[in-house]
Amino acid sequence: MCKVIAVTNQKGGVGKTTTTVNLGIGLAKEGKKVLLIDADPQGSLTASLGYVEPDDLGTTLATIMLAVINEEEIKPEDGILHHEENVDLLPANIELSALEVTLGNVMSREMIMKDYIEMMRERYDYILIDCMPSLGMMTINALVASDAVLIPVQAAYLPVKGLQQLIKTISMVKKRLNRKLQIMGILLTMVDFRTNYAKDISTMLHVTYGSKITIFENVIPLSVKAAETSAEGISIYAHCPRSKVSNAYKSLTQEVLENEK
Ligand SMILES: Nc1ncnc2c1ncn2[C@@H]1O[C@H](COP(=O)(O)OP(=O)(O)OP(=O)(O)O)[C@@H](O)[C@H]1O
Repeated sequence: MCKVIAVTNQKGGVGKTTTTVNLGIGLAKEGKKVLLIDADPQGSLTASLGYVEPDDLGTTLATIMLAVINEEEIKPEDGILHHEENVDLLPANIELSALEVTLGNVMSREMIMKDYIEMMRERYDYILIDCMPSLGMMTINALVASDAVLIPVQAAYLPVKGLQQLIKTISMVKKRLNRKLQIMGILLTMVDFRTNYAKDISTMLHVTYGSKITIFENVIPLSVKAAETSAEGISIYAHCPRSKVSNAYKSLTQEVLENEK
């Protein structure tokens, strides 16, 4: 059965895209069929997988969602790009910003992405949605279309504090629009193991949320190797297979698979 995971946090630069790429490719390496959806008009996921000019792409998430709105026929293979590391990608570009504005006047505007994803479920084991850094209509669409939410949070005071608003939005979506939505877990990213600060932040996270929400045992270390992969268009496993950050994403993949059992 397919599991749809929204990788989301309204704060920018916390590791959403890096996690989507490396968890997605990690799952593909374990034999799973994986689709990654770029739901951010910045197109960072698209660029991170080697499509460096997202604005030149013909069919993207925006095209697909517009087709859903206009009740035009969509085929499951429309817009899908195949990455060399065995994941599929539905890309995004700046057109998604205009689409988000259009959504404001559309009936059942929270359900548009869900319509598309329901059609794709039978082809994949996992669909990961890389959300944009906001809690606007595009993120709401992703939450409505998903079974679970993975929340990457940078190991620093303000990002951890900012989780309150996100958790409130997720519970609102769960209550009103998608009863089956679960928080899969909070993932600490960019952890600088050399500092006590990182330990303090981890403690704060566990004290504040640990009794209610799963916090992944694995954390992602701060590493320039992770930052380099975005420019290479490949995963951390291909770029630097023996690095700590590669091992961390491998262990996170195992933890995600274990949690399914
Ligand atoms: N573990 C890490 N160590 C160091 N740098 C990292 C790490 N993970 C990601 N980065 C870098 O930090 C920046 C932000 O990461 P990323 O793009 O994954 O975050 P994001 O939450 O998707 O951002 P946005 O909100 O803009 O979409 C990028 O330059 C990325 O390469």
